[in-house]
Amino acid sequence: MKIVNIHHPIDDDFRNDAKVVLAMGYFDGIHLGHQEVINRAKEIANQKHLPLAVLTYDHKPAVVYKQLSPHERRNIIMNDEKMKFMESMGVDKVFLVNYSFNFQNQTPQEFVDNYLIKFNVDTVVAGSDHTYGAKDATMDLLPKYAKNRFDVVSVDLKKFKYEKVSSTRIRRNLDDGHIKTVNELMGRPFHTVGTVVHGLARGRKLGYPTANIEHDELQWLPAIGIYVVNVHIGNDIYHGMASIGRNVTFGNSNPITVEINLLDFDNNIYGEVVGIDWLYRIRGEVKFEGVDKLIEQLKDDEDFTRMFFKNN
Ligand SMILES: Cc1cc2nc3c(=O)[nH]c(=O)nc-3n(C[C@H](O)[C@H](O)[C@H](O)COP(=O)(O)O)c2cc1C
Ligand SMILES: Nc1ncnc2c1ncn2[C@@H]1O[C@H](COP(=O)(O)OP(=O)(O)O)[C@@H](O)[C@H]1O
Repeated sequence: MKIVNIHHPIDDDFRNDAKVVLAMGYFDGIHLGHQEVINRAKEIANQKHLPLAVLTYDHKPAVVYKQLSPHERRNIIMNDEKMKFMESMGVDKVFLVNYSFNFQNQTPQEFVDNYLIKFNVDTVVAGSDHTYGAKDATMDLLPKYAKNRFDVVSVDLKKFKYEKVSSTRIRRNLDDGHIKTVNELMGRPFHTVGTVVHGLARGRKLGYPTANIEHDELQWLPAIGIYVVNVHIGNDIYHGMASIGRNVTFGNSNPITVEINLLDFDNNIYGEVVGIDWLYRIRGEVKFEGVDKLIEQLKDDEDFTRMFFKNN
C-alpha cells in the first residue's frame, strides 16, 4: 500500500496515473460503519478491475474549527494502526491530506476539481453523512459538483442495536468502560499500542510484576478499571490482566498508568513496543486498606482472567 502525503495547495501538476475507486473519510477507529464504506469501495474496485484508494486526513478536521481539549483531541485509532488496517482491507493507495484551514476553506467545487479529479477517480464512495470541507457539502450534492466526471456512491449508515455506529458512540462507551459494546461496534477488539517503560518496581514485590505501558498522549484509552487483555509482543500473543488507574491504594494523586501482568510469563520486556487487545472489563479500581487485600484481589482477578480465556 502506497501512502501519498499531501499539503494544501496540492501541486498544479499533481495527477494520479491510474483511475481509482476512492473511499473518503477520517475513519477514526475504522469501525463497522467505516468498514462497510471501504468494503463497498473494494467490491466496486474489484468489479471494475481498478485499484482501491482512500482519501483521509492526518488529524481530526475539528482541530481546524474549534479549540479541542487534550481529551477531545485523542483518537480511537492512531494513524500507523489505521494505515496497517487499511492495508489488510486491500487498500492500494492512501492520499493522506494535512487537514488545514485553507484546505477546509475551499468551495466544494474547488475540492472536487483540485483533489478528486487529480486523484483520477472513477467512483467516489463515502458514508451518507460525510461532508467534504464545508458543512453543507453533503453527499447528495456531490454528483452536481462531479459534472458526470465520476460516479458517486453513498453508503447507508450502519446500525447496531437500533442506533447508528459512530466514532462518538465508541468514545462514549470507552469512557463508560463498556468495552464489550466498543468491540461490537469496532467489529474487532479495541487495540492500542505502547512502549514498556519502568514503573516503581512495586509489582514484583506484590508477586504480580506489571509491564507499565506508555501510550501516545493522543490515544483514547478505556475508562479507569481492570481488564482482561491479549498482549502482542513481536509475533507472540500473551494473556494478561491490565489495570488502568492511579494505583489509589498507594496514594491519591498518582498519575493514571496502564499496567499489565502477563500470565505464565517471566521475561524482561522493557523497551518492547507492544499491542494490546482490550477484551473484557472485570471491575473498577478499588482503594484497599492494605497491600495484603490488594494481593488477595489480584489473585481473584487472575482466577477470573484464566476462566475468561478457558471459556472464550
Ligand atoms: C490486574 C490488576 C489489578 C489492579 N487493581 C488495583 C486496584 O484495584 N487498586 C489499586 O490501587 N491498584 C491496583 N492495581 C495496580 C497495582 O497497585 C500496581 O500494579 C502496583 O502498585 C505496581 O506498580 P508499579 O508497576 O509502579 O510497580 C492493579 C494491577 C493489576 C495488574
Ligand atoms: N509476568 C510478567 N508480567 C509483566 N511483566 C513481567 C512479567 N515477568 C517479568 N516482567 C518484567 O518485569 C517488569 C515489571 O516489574 P515491576 O516490578 O512491576 O517493575 P516496574 O513497575 O518498575 O516496571 C516488566 O516490565 C517486565 O519487563
